[in-house]
Amino acid sequence: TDPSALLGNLAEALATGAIEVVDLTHTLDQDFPVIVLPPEFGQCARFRMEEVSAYDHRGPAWKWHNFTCSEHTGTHFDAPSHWISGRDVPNGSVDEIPAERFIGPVCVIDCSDGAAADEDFELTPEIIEAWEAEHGRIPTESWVLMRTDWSKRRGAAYLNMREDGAHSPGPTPAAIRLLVDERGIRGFGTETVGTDAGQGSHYTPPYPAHFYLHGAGRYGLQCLNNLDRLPPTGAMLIATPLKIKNGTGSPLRVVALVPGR
Ligand SMILES: O=C(O)C(=O)c1ccccc1S
Ligand SMILES: [Mn+2]
Repeated sequence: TDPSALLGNLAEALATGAIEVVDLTHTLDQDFPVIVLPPEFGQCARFRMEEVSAYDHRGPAWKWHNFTCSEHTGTHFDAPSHWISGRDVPNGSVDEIPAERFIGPVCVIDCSDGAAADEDFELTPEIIEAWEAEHGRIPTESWVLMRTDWSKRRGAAYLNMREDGAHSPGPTPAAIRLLVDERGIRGFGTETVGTDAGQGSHYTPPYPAHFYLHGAGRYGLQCLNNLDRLPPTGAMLIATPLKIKNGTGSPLRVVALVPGR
């Protein structure tokens, strides 16, 4: 088909609502939780914003702010250079990743019932294969999102910290190796504060999602929202990080193009 016609069809489908745009992003504000690491390590900055002017003596006709945050604050993108396993991956920082990698098909594995019953729920190869039995094999270069409805949690329940650290769902090492090594996914996304489970430091290797995804030059998305509005297959994900020089990640707006109901 003529590529110009394809783009014309997309424009028409967006205008008529035949294709919906679903926002998968949380609002960035100072209250949104950030990952808490063991106290001996550097910590993630929360989002902070200061007003520079507001149509006043500081700027009579304009309003603007300065803001500060981590590369890993809020709904954000993880680049391969974020992890030691990806330190030597070509095009490993957000400014070097080719732009065509930021738009692609997306599969959504619904683990919401499991996560509701067990805060340390694990995505396993068996769950992935059962999903494929119903929806078909996960295509190479797909994004795979683990739906847990964790984005509906508020306050302390989101990080869900206890005396031994965070308790939140995530993939086992075998699950992430199946997705990365066998299915060749583009990236893995979660609603939780990390692509790894809250207790991910206790796996071998520690933080297996970060280790295997980024070691293979693949990407992560964290703190996603509204995954319950996505179909298991058939949507397209648009996730374009800020072009930060040598950046290991970036807060970003993530949206999905979804066939209208
Ligand atoms: O990438 C992140 O935001 C994240 O989850 C993380 C960041 C730094 C250290 C460990 C982890 S587990
Ligand atoms: Mn991150």
